[in-house]
Order: sequence, then C-alpha cells, then structure tokens
Amino acid sequence: MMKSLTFLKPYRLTMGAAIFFLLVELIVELYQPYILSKIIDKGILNNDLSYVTKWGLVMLVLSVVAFIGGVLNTFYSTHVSQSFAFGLRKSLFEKVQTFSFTTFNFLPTSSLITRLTNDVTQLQNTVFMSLRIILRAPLMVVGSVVMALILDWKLSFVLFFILPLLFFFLNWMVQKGRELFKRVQENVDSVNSVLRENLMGMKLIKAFVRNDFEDERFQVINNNLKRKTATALKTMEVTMPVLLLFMNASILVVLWYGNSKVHSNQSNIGEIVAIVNYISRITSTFSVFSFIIMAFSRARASSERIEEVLTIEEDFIEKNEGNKLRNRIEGKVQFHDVSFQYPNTENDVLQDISFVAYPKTSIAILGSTGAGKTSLFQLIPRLYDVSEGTILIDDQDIRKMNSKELRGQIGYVPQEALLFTGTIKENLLMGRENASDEDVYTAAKHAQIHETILSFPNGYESKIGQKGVNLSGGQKQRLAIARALLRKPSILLLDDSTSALDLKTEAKLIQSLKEYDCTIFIITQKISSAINADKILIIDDGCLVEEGTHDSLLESSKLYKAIYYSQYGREEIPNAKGAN
Ligand SMILES: Nc1ncnc2c1ncn2[C@@H]1O[C@H](COP(=O)(O)OP(=O)(O)OP(=O)(O)O)[C@@H](O)[C@H]1O
Repeated sequence: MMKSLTFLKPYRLTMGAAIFFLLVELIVELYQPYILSKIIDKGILNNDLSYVTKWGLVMLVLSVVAFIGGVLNTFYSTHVSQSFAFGLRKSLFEKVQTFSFTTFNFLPTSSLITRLTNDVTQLQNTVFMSLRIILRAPLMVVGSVVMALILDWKLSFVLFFILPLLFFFLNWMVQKGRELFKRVQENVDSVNSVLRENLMGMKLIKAFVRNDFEDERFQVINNNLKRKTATALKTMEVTMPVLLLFMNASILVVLWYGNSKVHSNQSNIGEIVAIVNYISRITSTFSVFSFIIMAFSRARASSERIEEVLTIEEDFIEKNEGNKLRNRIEGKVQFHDVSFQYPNTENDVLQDISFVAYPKTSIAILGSTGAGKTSLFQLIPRLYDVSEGTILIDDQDIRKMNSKELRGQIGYVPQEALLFTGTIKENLLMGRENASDEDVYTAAKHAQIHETILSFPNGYESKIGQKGVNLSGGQKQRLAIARALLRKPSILLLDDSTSALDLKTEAKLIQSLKEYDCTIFIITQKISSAINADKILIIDDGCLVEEGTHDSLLESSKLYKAIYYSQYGREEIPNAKGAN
C-alpha cells in the first residue's frame, strides 16, 4: 500500500487543509453536547431564559462553523482524491507502455484493464473517505471519551468496559473483512475478463451459436460474484446490531447509575444527557468502522494489484540501452541457429533456424498454421529476444542494438490489422508523424487503398469505427500496410497481411512494394504471394524445412509441390513469371 500512497505526496498541503477543516468540524461537534448539558443544568432547570438564549445562539453559530468546515473538507478531499487517481492512472498507463511482450504474457489484458480502472477508483474512493470520514471516526471516539470523562469520570466508567469489547469486536471484523473482500475482488476480475471476451468476440459467438453456452458461463461467474459479495456484506452487517446492543446496554447503565447520583446531588441531569449523547456518538462511530474496514480491505487488495504493475522490472529489451544506429539499416537479415521459446513455456516454437535475406530482396514464408511463422517475425523487431542463436541485421547482433531505433526502421503489419480510434489520416500518420500529405497519399496508393479512401464522404478525414466508416477486412489490411509503408522502412514484415485481398489487387500491391528500398518478408498461405519472391522459406513445426526460389522448390521440394498443386491444380506448372 505504501507505494500507492506515495502518489499523495504532491498534495500534502491540500490534504493538510482538508484535515484542518475536518478538525474544525469535529471540535465544534464535540463541544455541542457539553454546551447542551450547561443549557439544561444552568438554563432550563434554573428557569434562566437569557442563559438558554445566549448559549442557544452559541450552539447555532457553532453549527454554522461545523457546516462550513464540513463543506471545505469535502472540497479539498475531492480535489486530493481526484488528483491522486489521475496521477496513479497516468503512471500505470506509462508503465504498461514500457512492458515487453514477455510481461504481457504474465499479465493478461483483462486484468490490466481492471487494475487501471476499478482498482484505481477503489483507491480514489478510499482516499476521499479517509479525508472525509475515516480520519474523523477515531478522533470522534477519542474526543467523545475525553469529553465524557471531563464531564463526570465516575458516570463515564462504563466506557472502560465497553471500549475494549468494541476494539476486540473490531479486530475480528478487520481480519474477516480482509479475507472476504479479497475474494470479492478476484471474482470481479473474472467477471471483467469474461465480459471483455464476450464483447470483443460477439460476432464469433453469434456465428457459432454459442450464446447459450456463454450465457451459462457468465451466469456461473456472476453468481459467484453475487455470493461472495453477499457473504462479505452480510458479515459486515452484523456490526450494526452488535453495536446497538453495546450502546443501549451502556446507556442503561449510565441512566441507572446517574439516577442515584442525581438523587444524592452528586450529578446533574444535563451531564447525564451529555454523557448519553457522547456514548451514542462513540458507538455510532464504531458502526462507521465496519464501513471503513470494507473500504480498507478492498483498497488493500486493489493497491496490491496496482503495485504489482508498478513494481514490474522494465524488461531489458524495452530499456533501449543498446547501440544507437548511426545510419539507415541496409536490410541484410541473418538468422544463425535461432531457437525460441515463449516465456513460461517448455517447448521451443522455433528450432535451429538459419537463413540469410539480402538487402532489398523479398522473402516469402510459407507453412501450416502454428508452424512458428509469426513467432519468427516477432524476433526481428525484438518484440521477443531469441532463446538461442543470433539474429544479425547488417552483420550486427540485434541484441546489441537500441530496440526503439531498430523498430523505427522496421514496418510491421501484424496478422490482425488493428486500427485506432481517430481518422484514417491519423491512423496512417502513426507510421511517421511528420509525413507530408503527399507522402500519405503515395503510401495509400501503393497499398492500393487511396481510391477507396477518396470514395468515403470525408476522405482521409473519415473517422474509423462506430460513428465513422466501417471498413472491410481487406480495407483494414491495406490501411495497415499503408501505415507501415509511410515509415519508409528498411525491413518490411507483412504477416499474412494480404490474405483478404483478391489476386489482382494483391499482385498490384506486391508490384508497388518494389518501389520501396527495403527487404520484404511476407508470411503467406498463398502461392500467388510467394511466387515472385527472391527466396521462399517453408517452416514446419518450428523448423526451416525448405529454402529456395519458386522454380527450384517446384523441382526439388515435395512439400512445396503439394502446396502448389493444392492451389493451382496438377496441369499447370508455370515458372515464376507465368503464374502471376
Ligand atoms: N504468446 C505466446 N505464448 C506461448 N505460446 C505461443 C504464444 N504465441 C504463440 N504461441 C505458440 O507458438 C506456436 C507458433 O505460433 P505462431 O503464431 O508463430 O504460428 P504461425 O505459424 O504464425 O501460425 P498462423 O499461421 O496460424 O498464424 C504455436 O504453437 C502457438 O501456440
């Protein structure tokens, strides 16, 4: 919890102001039963109206002061809690940006979303309540005890019995509450995770008619959340009746003992009224404690989860400590006996891969699904580092290169063309922020998407998504390619990025890529995308099993021939140029 609390440091002064006004409110409130006892004993019982009026007015003024104190305390508490949450969210977001893919393997997206939203809100509420209610509770208890003792310590002796009992009870509630709310928070996480999956995969769920199954799945975890929350709240609810019992019993003792003291002239009625008032304040404040326990138990669980994110060591890949690149990369890529294993897994997904891609050539990578093609791609921009072997770019080990600068020279179009909220132009400019309009149009033309963009009512300024244009899979793919081309990369990685294009558009696109002075890697399932490549690599079960040109592989490789026949039929065996 301590690390999260350091985010309160910049607001020490404002917190001071909030606490000051809380104290003003509290002192005034504590003083009021005392004045009340004087009004009863000296004013009402002596029939002294001027005394009653005078002290009645004082009580009124004090009530106004308490009100102003309360309002100002709320004002400053809100400011502190909102600013605290803002800072925490900002830091968490910045931290997540530094995560390597390895870290994302440990912390799933749904859990990160809960941590950045629910957990931060939980802490924000606790900070607010601490400054407004939580701090007030112990001070109110101590203040009431002191005031009651000042009024009549003999009459207040009952407090010496009741307070230890109340503390014992409170301690039990703290232990119980912590456990119960930790479980509630875990269940909130599960609900979020299933909700997220469902909302993102709605189309798939409908297409596979999985609604009933998903409904049932959600019911189960929703039910778990309901049960755990109900158990936690019910346990906490026990507090109130127990406290009422304590309160009524102690008031009864005060009244019984007070009665004999009044008759023997050792006490006044006003004092008894004031002490009863203090006792009810003490016990009702203890009822706030159950609320406080709930808040703290939840905040504790939330802060643990937040701190887990904040304390993750930055992966050395993302630290960008490698050598700066002096010049533009030429684009020679060499794999030397590269093996790779995902973090926390046991088997290599790539084994002993070796090949050379010369600058400005094109390399097509074919292979069945799950063969390891995407994994191989991810090693080039150092999204992951190799487990064994080396990857050289321009004869330099990429582990010695500054990863940020290396990625700056690579255009990567992932399998799933992801576009961000914003206009088409804004999405394209992610490739190169300072690109001119002319550069943007050229990249879009080469990606065969320029005409389509112009056909939208707002052209390049069209918004993407819910309130803007909806794009087809192929259009998204071409926009993602245009984004990568705008970067004028030295190495271009296309991960099955032309899968949704028709053959003619795809052929034009591949042709226009030649205008870019870069080494092109294309993962593809289609022979048509591979046929003109300078080199074709066939990956099977993590191993490089064949390497060559279309013509040489057609001669020598049974596997390539089989793929070829499955797509073109047996009759046609054209050479590379012919098949296009
Ligand atoms: N983040 C990950 N953590 C652990 N294993 C992974 C991860 N991503 C992929 N794998 C595993 O690595 C293997 C290779 O996956 P990869 O995505 O590289 O295959 P692929 O050839 O690109 O497949 P496809 O053509 O279907 O995209 C698969 O067995 C997959 O289950």
